[in-house]
Amino acid sequence: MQIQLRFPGVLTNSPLNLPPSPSKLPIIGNLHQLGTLPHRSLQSLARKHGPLMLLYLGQTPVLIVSSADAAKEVIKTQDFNFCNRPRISFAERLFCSNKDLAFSSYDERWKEIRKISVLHVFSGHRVESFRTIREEEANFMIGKIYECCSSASSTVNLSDIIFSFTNNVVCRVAMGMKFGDNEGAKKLITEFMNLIGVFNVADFIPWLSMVNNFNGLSSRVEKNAKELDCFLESVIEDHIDRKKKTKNSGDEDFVDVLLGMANDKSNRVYFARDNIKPVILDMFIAGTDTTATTLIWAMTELMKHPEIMKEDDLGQMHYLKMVIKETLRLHSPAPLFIPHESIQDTKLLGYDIPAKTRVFINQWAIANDPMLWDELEEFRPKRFLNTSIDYQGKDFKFFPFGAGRRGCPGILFATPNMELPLANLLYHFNCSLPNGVISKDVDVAEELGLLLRKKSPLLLVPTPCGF
Ligand code: HEM
Repeated sequence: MQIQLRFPGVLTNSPLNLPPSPSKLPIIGNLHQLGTLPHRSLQSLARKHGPLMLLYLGQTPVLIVSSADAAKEVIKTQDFNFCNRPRISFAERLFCSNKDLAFSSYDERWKEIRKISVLHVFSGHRVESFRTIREEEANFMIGKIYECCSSASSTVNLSDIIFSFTNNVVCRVAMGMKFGDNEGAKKLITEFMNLIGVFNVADFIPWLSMVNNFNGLSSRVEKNAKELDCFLESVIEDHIDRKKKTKNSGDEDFVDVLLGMANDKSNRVYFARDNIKPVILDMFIAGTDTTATTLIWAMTELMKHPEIMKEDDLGQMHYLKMVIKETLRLHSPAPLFIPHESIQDTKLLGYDIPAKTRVFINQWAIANDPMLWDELEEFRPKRFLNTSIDYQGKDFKFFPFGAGRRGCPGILFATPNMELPLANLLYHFNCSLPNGVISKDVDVAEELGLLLRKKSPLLLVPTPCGF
């Protein structure tokens, strides 16, 4: 059945030419077709219905974009029209009414926060200033693995160790502290990240929102939002006190930088203390697991491909960069990005797209499109040799960090946080698989929550080699 939505303006009275839709069920629409790995289910559906599909997730129409041309149209040519974010209710509560960057709608306040963050928080200069923190944490990580090597059980849970590395770097850079023994703070942030990744049926079938009162989700969100607020308030207070005592110490973390911005009258939009907390939370949501997940997948693929491990060039930076690209192609941590939303009615590849349509960009499907890639299921870093394909958002067959107004601002921050620990791991250890597992049986099962993660932890037996 064709839905007879109509444009309010120009096309009044003419039925809309909407993108094709797979048939749907009452109430839930196409929700049942998402499965547990929506990026893969949506890729299969796109093969049948085309690069632009309109699905109904509950009562919400969602445009699914699955080709390089369509993606380019959405996040480059018509970027201005597709750079809004839809309302996501748990994020709204947890991010203090979406005063953050990642989930906030496109408005003057978002533009100002983005400008401030890009200039003062994510810039190359700032990223360089955190070099010592990265190096210390990489050394700490190597030391921890080394300790495990000399203990009775030589099997190491590399996933845990890598998560601690990225978490420590982000905590120090953002707030000037490590969680260390602060189990309370660690649990608080873990719960926050779990809640942001939870599938909330009320975002698609609003009249079912009361379900969250019975399954406990509403009270978990409420509790977490209040506790986060208290915790971050105390972090900000500590920073203010410290600043009074040690003026211009030089070692500024993000809270210091953002406090400096708060109440600066030259900002077009008032950037206040309330904006600091959600921007710091963005760092955890967007900056820790993305990087850790990529590193874990890179090591997983290398263990699965001993022939690559033996390559003489593997220790060279240009090869490592290709390993990271190939990992991001096969296992991009945000395969469907963060949802976008159209601002005005528009035409896309000949179809009518009404204002306020939610958009999922299936970047994973494009990076795994047989029309664009040879032997696409193979982990083959050398496919990037002598090509100009990069992940800076200029090439629409491979853009794991997005592009345009909503493209990832953390790309400069993420790059050394992947390269440095990976280079260190490969330099310091020869790794083998535990309990007789052979390379071809290395588990690559995926799990999609907020991010596309490796389902089981990566267990390895490291042997020191570079000391
Ligand atoms: C491997 C690492 C990473 C990948 C693959 C990645 C990828 C992405 C993607 C795909 C988006 C959404 C693009 C869109 O919706 O169009 C995004 C947004 C974002 N990322 Fe990253 N990211 C990574 C690391 C980081 C880091 C380290 C930070 C911060 C330190 C960060 C901060 C952000 C923020 C704040 C946004 C929201 C931007 C906005 O809506 O204006 N990301 N990232």
